[in-house]
Amino acid sequence: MTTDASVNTSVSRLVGAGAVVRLVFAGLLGVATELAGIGLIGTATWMIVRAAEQPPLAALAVAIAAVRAFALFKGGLRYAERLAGHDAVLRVLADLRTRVFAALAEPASGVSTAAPTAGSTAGRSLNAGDKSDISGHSGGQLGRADLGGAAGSGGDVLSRVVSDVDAVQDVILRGVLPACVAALVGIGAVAGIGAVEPLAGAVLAAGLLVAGVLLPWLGHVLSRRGSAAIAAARGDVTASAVDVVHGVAELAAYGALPRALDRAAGQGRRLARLEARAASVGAVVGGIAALVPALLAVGIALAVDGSAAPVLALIALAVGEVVVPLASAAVRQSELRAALARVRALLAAGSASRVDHAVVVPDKPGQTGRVAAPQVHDQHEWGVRLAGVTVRYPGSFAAALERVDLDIPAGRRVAVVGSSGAGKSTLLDVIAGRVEVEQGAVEGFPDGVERWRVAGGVFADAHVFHATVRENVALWRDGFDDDAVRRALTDAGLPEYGDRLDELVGEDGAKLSGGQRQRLLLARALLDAPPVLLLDEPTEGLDPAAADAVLATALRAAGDRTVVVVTHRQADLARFDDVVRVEAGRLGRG
Ligand SMILES: Nc1ncnc2c1ncn2[C@@H]1O[C@H](COP(=O)(O)OP(=O)(O)OP(=O)(O)O)[C@@H](O)[C@H]1O
Repeated sequence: MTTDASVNTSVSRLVGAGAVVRLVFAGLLGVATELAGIGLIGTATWMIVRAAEQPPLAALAVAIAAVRAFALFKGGLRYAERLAGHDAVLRVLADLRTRVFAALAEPASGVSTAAPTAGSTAGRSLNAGDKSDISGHSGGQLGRADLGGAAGSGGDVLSRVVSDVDAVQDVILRGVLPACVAALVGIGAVAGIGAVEPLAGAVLAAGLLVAGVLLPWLGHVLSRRGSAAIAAARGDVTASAVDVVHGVAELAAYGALPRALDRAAGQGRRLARLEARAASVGAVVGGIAALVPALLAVGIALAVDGSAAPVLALIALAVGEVVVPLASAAVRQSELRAALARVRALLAAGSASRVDHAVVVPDKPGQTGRVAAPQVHDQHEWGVRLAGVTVRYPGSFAAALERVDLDIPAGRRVAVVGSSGAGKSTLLDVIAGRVEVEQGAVEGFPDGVERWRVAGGVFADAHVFHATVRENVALWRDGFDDDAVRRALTDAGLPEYGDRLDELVGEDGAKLSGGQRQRLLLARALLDAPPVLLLDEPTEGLDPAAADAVLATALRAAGDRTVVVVTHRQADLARFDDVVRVEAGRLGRG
């Protein structure tokens, strides 16, 4: 008559001993409430049957008093049971949240002193992305399936940790407590009715087994696979929503926004389909279970003779009602089991205080067919002209760029240098049309062609998606096969990832080193480089030798395109035709 013994085991590991005592108390109050209800039905039925015989009123006096008492007790006990149950569960949740947050915090101190290793993710200190991996991968103990498919991006994991912990409330209040109460009430009722009328006891036992064990088991089995798929689909939906929100500028800059939105919408539709299917399973088993009390009452009325028949039949009806909710609860419990497993693994990982950065779970290999790249990219003859451009960010008094004039002829390679905050990134944003110009004009771009088709590349706020290497380079755009992606990776100085296209890179590239992240962004820019290639510190995070090599191959890959590169490295400057110096929003040369 329990929905699932293993759920109970999981719960018992999550709640402390003090909470168990409170929960047992709430359970006993639940049993008392149900017994009062059954007593009320039984006594009232007996009274109606007896009243039909028109006895003296005194013969009914005790029954009348008992009916009133049972009714009062039932109401009072139900209130006390709800109070005790919710009090116990809220205490469990408060304790659990503290332990979960402690588990989330613990690994950070465990590894933060490790020495960073260039070009490697091992041994570096934790950042926000790593923390999401802890909550997602839990020191390598939680796989993609455990996380619900998305393998844990920050927003996704945070909301999931919160809802996973809240799931404990559902498991206890709608699963474990009702199952225990139903088991005790059912056993007591079968024993009591069986003692009066063995045949009625047998019928009741059979009905309760069907409604309280068989149907919940069936519901659990039928929904088990669907629940895992729902958890995975929900994770995917949340992860891509977070990713699209974080990376919207990047997706727009590459013209990939419609595809990314399509992908997110497709994931949403899949989740809706899975949830509808699970709801159907719950409705079917719940509906069948709802028939059982009535069938029990009819069965007992037919099996028993005499005036006891209606009393026993209605008592059986009341007992049957206690087990009816278990069938649909079992369907929901299947889904909650995954949440409990994640919370337990998280607590275990927290106490183990380990972080395993090496876990990289391959995604499904995706292939894209080769189609022609946008035609404008085949023409490499665009220069850029800025005439008196002033940019002021909303809320800022000082202009980020002031009356800037700049002429970059087609095919020129220009380095942009200057101190931090001088306006270098803003200059690239102006060329790419990513910021509004207060005054002046950006000239040289053809009418009727989106600016991103002409000028784009690696920007200061570039986003790495919580997706595979392939998806991060191609951004779900059609027309780039794996060879093209590998070529771009090689041009960007990241050839070793050519064989690892299916690897997930973590939230905003959390599984990559700073230099690898930057080169991944460079590969994205080089995959289908626009005629005006803009690169904001493409070699940031690399040692000088690696930075030289990457810049050299990237410029070679850029061919005769116009290239504008923001750099802090003096050594880079020899590779450029012009050097533009930005200081406090104004331009100078060399
Ligand atoms: N989104 C924004 N909102 C408000 N002010 C901004 C914004 N982005 C940049 N700024 C301001 O504009 C100025 C120029 O910023 P910009 O990022 O272009 O400098 P930068 O030369 O690229 O600096 P760094 O080398 O540190 O990246 C700075 O004073 C900066 O604080």
